[in-house]
Amino acid sequence: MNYSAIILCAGAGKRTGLSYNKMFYNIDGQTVYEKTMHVFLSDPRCKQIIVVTKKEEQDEFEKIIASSRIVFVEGGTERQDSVTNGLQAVNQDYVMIHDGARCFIKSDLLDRLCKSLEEHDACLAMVPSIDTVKRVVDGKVVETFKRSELYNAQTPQAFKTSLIRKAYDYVNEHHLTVTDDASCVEALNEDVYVVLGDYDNKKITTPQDL
Ligand SMILES: Nc1ccn([C@@H]2O[C@H](COP(=O)(O)OP(=O)(O)OP(=O)(O)O)[C@@H](O)[C@H]2O)c(=O)n1
Ligand SMILES: C[C@](O)(CO)[C@H](O)COP(=O)(O)O
Repeated sequence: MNYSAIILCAGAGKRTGLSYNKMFYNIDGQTVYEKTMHVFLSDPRCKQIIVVTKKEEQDEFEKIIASSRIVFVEGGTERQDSVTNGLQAVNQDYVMIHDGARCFIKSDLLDRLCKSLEEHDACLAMVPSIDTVKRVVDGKVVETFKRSELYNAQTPQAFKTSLIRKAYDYVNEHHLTVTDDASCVEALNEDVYVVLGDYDNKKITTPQDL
């Protein structure tokens, strides 16, 4: 299953407390960006990599890795805007959308997603919730969810390109806010299938993560 990958790198990384974009943070001699890109560049099914960056940071990313498979697209204010821009550049029938900040992704997860895409038009990596999750209003617990039904969404989130474009058009036209891509397909009342993610596939978000 050939696909395009959208690698989202246009955030600010504010919650890390760093003074620069966390995509340039160095882990054991490699930037977060390089670690993420390595996994996609090593996959022959990945025919196109759309790197979404802030306009003023594009040069810096370009200097780190060169490949004929990479195209750069300017990001937007929110993640949702960056994905919307990235989707316009996709040239394959299937697309995987991935947070650049999830740099511990392994190739076996791409295998699982490609397999699922053979049968389904929308699927995403998820892991069963470990903690008990409660809904809180005004400092008081109002509900405790049944943990066996709860999963944490990760990326990549993988789709037939025509479906995710339609789904993003729908949420943007209706001014809906989403924090992941599958939510757009859910808004269309279309099925989204779960692929087992990986607890190691963490998103670098906080100073503790660094
Ligand atoms: N306008 C945005 C916001 C986020 N992202 C990307 O989406 C991924 C997940 O977002 P998040 O962890 O929230 O990253 P930041 O926005 O960089 O972090 P923060 O919210 O702490 O500033 C990151 O790889 C980030 O670069 C993006 O491409 N465009
Ligand atoms: C898409 C995501 O990584 C799934 O867990 C997450 O929702 C991104 O959220 P953020 O607000 O951009 O950190």
